Amino acid sequence: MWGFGGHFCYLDYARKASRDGFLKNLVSLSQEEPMLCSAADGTVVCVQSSMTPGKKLEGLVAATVTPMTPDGQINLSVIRKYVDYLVSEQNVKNVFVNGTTGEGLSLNIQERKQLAEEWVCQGKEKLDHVIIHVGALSLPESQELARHAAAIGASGIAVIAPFFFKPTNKDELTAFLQKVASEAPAVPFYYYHIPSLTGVKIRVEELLGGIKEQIPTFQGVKFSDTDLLDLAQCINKNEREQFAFLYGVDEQLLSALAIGADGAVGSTYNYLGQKTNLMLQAFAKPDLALARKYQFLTGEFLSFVIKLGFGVAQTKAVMTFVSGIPMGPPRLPLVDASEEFIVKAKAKLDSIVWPDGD
Ligand SMILES: CC(=O)N[C@H](C=O)[C@@H](O)[C@H](O)[C@H](O)CO
Ligand SMILES: CC(=O)C(=O)O
Repeated sequence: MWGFGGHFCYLDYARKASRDGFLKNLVSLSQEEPMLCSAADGTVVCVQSSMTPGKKLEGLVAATVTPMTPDGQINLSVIRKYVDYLVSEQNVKNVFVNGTTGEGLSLNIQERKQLAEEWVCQGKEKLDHVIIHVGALSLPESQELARHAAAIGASGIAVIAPFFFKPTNKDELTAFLQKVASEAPAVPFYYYHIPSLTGVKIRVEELLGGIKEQIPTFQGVKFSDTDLLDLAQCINKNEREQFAFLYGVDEQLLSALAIGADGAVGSTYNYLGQKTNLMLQAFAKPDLALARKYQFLTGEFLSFVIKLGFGVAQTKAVMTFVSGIPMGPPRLPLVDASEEFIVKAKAKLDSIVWPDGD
């Protein structure tokens, strides 16, 4: 039995042990303590949860980009800096890994696992929540990723609707989600609703009816759609406030807060987290005029870049120039942001005058 503390990264150890043929498999030993894992030879490896246990997910969650080297390999080496940057410069202590912004569906299983491990590992004692997106078109792959996320001590998993063969109704979607969630029976489960990309338009309000009976770990929704009536009805029916609703259309977060969203998951919180946190504070006060000012200013930047053509590649470029951490190119079919985009986006961001002169 080993205990790993301080700055030592247990997963580095586990990886080394795995390479040496010593540790074949990380499997969860206990549902209550998914961080207790056993090696293939039966030896117990003691790993600790990196995150604050039981803290309800609220506030801002950065949908992380996946750093890549110029030749297109995932670049784990900058994730430590990335965590420190989010915490100290953006005041963002939750991350959503391997989602849309993270190009999760363009990565292979091995890469997704390595990224999940690195985020959990580097987030230890720094982040509150590391949510791993484990959705995939293939159910067994999604299940494998869910088991892995549980074994490494992720604080939550999320699943997108399968988008090639699509579920056509609530029951089919629930069945798929249930098969994934049940592989990680001690890990909070979030449905990731993003109909603009999946084409699965089943209303979340409908999906939620009776969901807890089918999926006991169901904890909330990452709601990336502009249908605020659907979101409002979800919140209205969530009487016991058991679920967290995280909004995913950054340019209209304030509207979602007004109807009761608990927080937000988005790409812009990587580099506009601090400003958006000020918007949340103003909303809570409440100082709606100030909150609107922040929303209008972040919206001004977004509407400017959206006109230029804005997606994950451009988010990586913006994050690179704002944080100074090289995020690298995206993976095909996405292509790198143009120099022209970078120059214009930077000039626009620099030109914004935020309230209180900050
Ligand atoms: C489609 C997409 O990537 N949506 C992201 C999250 O759901 C958002 O964070 C957007 O990037 C953001 O709202 C800018 O449009
Ligand atoms: C934006 C978001 O939540 C994602 O990238 O998955």
